[in-house]
Amino acid sequence: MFVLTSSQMREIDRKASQEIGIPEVVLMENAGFCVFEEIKRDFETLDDKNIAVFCGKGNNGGDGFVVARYLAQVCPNVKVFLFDDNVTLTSKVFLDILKKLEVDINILSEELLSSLRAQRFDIIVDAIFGIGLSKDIDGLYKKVIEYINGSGAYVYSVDIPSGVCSDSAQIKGCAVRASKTVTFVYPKVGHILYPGSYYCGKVIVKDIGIPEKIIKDIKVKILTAEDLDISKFYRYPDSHKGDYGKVGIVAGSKYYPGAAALCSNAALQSGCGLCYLLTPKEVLYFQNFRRPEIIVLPVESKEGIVSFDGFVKFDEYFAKFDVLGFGCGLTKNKEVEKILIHILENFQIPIVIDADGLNVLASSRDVRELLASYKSQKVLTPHYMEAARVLDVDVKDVAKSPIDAAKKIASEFRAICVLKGSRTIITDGDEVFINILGNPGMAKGGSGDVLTGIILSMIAQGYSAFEAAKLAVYLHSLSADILLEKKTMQTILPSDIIDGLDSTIKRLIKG
Ligand SMILES: NC(=O)C1=CN([C@@H]2O[C@H](COP(=O)(O)OP(=O)(O)OC[C@H]3O[C@@H](n4cnc5c(N)ncnc54)[C@H](O)[C@@H]3O)[C@@H](O)[C@H]2O)[C@@H](O)CC1
Ligand SMILES: [K+]
Repeated sequence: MFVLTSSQMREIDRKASQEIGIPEVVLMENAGFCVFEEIKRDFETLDDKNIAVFCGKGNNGGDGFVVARYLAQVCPNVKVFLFDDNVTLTSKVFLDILKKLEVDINILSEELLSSLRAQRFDIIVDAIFGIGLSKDIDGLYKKVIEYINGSGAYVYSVDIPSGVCSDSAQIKGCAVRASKTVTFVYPKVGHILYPGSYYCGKVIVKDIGIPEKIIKDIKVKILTAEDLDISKFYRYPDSHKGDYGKVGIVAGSKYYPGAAALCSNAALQSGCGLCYLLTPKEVLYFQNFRRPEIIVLPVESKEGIVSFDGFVKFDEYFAKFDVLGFGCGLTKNKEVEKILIHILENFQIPIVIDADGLNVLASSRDVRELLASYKSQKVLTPHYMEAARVLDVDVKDVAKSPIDAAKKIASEFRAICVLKGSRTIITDGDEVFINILGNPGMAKGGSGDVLTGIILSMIAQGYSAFEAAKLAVYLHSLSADILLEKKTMQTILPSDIIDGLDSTIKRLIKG
């Protein structure tokens, strides 16, 4: 499913009215009616309810007037509250109708708001701001939103909760906490990313009669099973391990032996034919967590961290690898930087860079330049903090516009960027997929190592870096969701996500 920004939505509306000739009033009528229908569906009867409709002066308020008109036909206790009766031309059409129908219309003031505190509304419709919210909310608007949030009513937000920025999902001063949000055409970024997503309640997407053919060039999508290519999951009866690819992984240190185990186990468990692990000798004691199928290439270390001299002894192996993973648990270190430079200068293998590989990338100009011109496929898997380091910005800036941050990383390094978070974003710098699966049980050290392992495995099995990233993010989070059927968010561990790949892949194949 597509996800829109406010400017795309405006362009769609413009085309619908100016190029196709569907008048704006028709779209507004349809939008308001869709919201009314949703309310009618939720309540057995409406005639015994006290209902308030709060309307802003833009077209979101206009939708609110339409909702109010339909509600007033089935309920005697509908009150409309306006901030300003100097509304847009389209909205005015519907405000005038309400006036002629003698619906109870009130202009909001501090005094009126105080008197409202003594009343009780069962249902509130929030039609204050939609995609036109342009600055932080303050003054009477803020007080009204706080009133709505404390009212105890069932709250419907029209298009988006007032206060949520539809493009960034950030809260502009304050926002309505909706029970349900009814939006139009496709969801907006503000419904999908956090914190906006918290404020929406259940999101209902309604068709308001905009012809599908004018909805073009939308580059942001919610990642669904339909976006995944599982054709390579089929195994031919006469196949052998070489058909499923060889993964090479440079990971682990005395300090983080588990990162190497999780990454390699995940690669193996998601289907690659062979998995080689280059790791410091000191990590080998960590047998318990390591599947015996993993081929370990023990690297001479310097105090438990891979050494450059030890590493280059394995150069001949690199011709075997179909893909290389670099970074999980290596620690940030000069030797690690030297090794990454050596790899980028001497080999041409698809590469997945995570964790300490990204830290080295953030701090080394040489690595940045080499990676940007590296010809093979690349996947970078930063979390928000790593992305901030790579982009040399504050982590708050990444959180404010994660889609832009991910696209920037992808474009700068001509790579696939997997920006990990509660909504992981996958992009090649142009197309964007937002993953909405997964749960907070995944917020544990080691989850990222598992994801890297799955991406590696998918590339080894013949997927392009973009397809592999999409598949891996989906499988990783679906596995965590399936685990919740038997476990809790507290008890799910990254190693359970690896074990869970079994039922996850089965479910994905079954559809
Ligand atoms: N043709 C269309 O574009 C359609 C739009 N529809 C509705 O129209 C909405 C967009 O309408 P608008 O573009 O008029 O925008 P809004 O109705 O979201 O609000 C814009 C108005 O609010 C003011 N404003 C913005 N931020 C403010 C703040 N922090 N404090 C005080 N005032 C502030 C602006 O100056 C402007 O007057 C959509 O969200 C949707 O609900 C629907 O009727 C369907 C068709
Ligand atoms: K709204």
